[in-house]
Amino acid sequence: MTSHPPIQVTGLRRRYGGFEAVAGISFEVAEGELFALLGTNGAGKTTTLETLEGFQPAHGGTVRVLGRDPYRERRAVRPELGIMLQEAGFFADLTVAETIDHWSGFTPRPRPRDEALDLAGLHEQAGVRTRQLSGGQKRRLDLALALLGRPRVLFLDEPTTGMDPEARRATWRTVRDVVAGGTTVVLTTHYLEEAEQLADRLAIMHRGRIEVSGTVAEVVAGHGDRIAFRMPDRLQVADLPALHGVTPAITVDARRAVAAYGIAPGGLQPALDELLAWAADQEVVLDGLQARSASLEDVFLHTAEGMAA
Ligand SMILES: Nc1ncnc2c1ncn2[C@@H]1O[C@H](COP(=O)(O)OP(=O)(O)OP(=O)(O)O)[C@@H](O)[C@H]1O
Repeated sequence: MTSHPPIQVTGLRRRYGGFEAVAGISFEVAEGELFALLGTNGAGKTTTLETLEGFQPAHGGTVRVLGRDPYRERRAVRPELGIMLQEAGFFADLTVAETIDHWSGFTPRPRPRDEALDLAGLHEQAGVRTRQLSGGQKRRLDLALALLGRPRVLFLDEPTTGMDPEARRATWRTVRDVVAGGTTVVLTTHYLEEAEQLADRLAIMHRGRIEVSGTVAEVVAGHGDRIAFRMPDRLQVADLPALHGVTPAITVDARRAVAAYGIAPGGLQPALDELLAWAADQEVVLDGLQARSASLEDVFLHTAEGMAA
């Protein structure tokens, strides 16, 4: 047991030449917790992960994994880590079973082959060469290899990219089991549902900085509610009412214009009353009417758009 959190990042900075890819971020991950790093393309998620994995040194701030510097003390830290990179590098001519055996050769206390095949969901493909696996099956095998040594800390870089929905759900179950067993996980993903399903806490990065962090509930709290409907054919934007003083924003969804109102916390019901009264009065049908609380996607888009300027 360590007396400090297994992952501690304080003021981390990382440059590529003159470009600062990670610009001073801080977070901690507790034992048995899953922390998700979300963000726009190029936000710095993989760079952060690679620094935690000990592949790259920090250029500023400190990074500690299990109380050690993962770059300088890589030999001591590495046996405790499971790493799933964005791209797997298998030997194309080895079968799935041979690949597991090969990795077992240099993994301390490896899981038995059958257990690894279970984790990968690839029992039937044990004799198939890795080059013949589908993209999703390669990701599952890669996850099983990352878990082969029962790591205390697991890093997953976009683990379900390319998976069909069933494989994705199977992967989520595996990850949940691993977390329930006490493993600490840092995961990057572009699937917001994945973060909603798995993350105890998350951070949204943009241009090298953490813009928002907390539990999903904390992150969406304070972002208010949303009322939306398809723009009625015979109306112009100027014809739409203001609700509680808020005018609609127009977006395009499936080639139809959508009117959306961002409603302050607590204002959803009165704003909806106002809208329905207006629609009845105008004899307008509000196609696709939705009224809901902010989602992680709303916060994500707001973060990405709000910071883009
Ligand atoms: N080896 C490198 N040399 C130069 N620039 C790099 C290098 N690796 C990453 N970068 C740049 O650093 C920034 C952060 O990249 P990073 O891969 O960490 O982002 P990311 O959040 O993981 O993105 P994505 O979601 O697209 O995978 C990007 O602008 C990228 O082009």
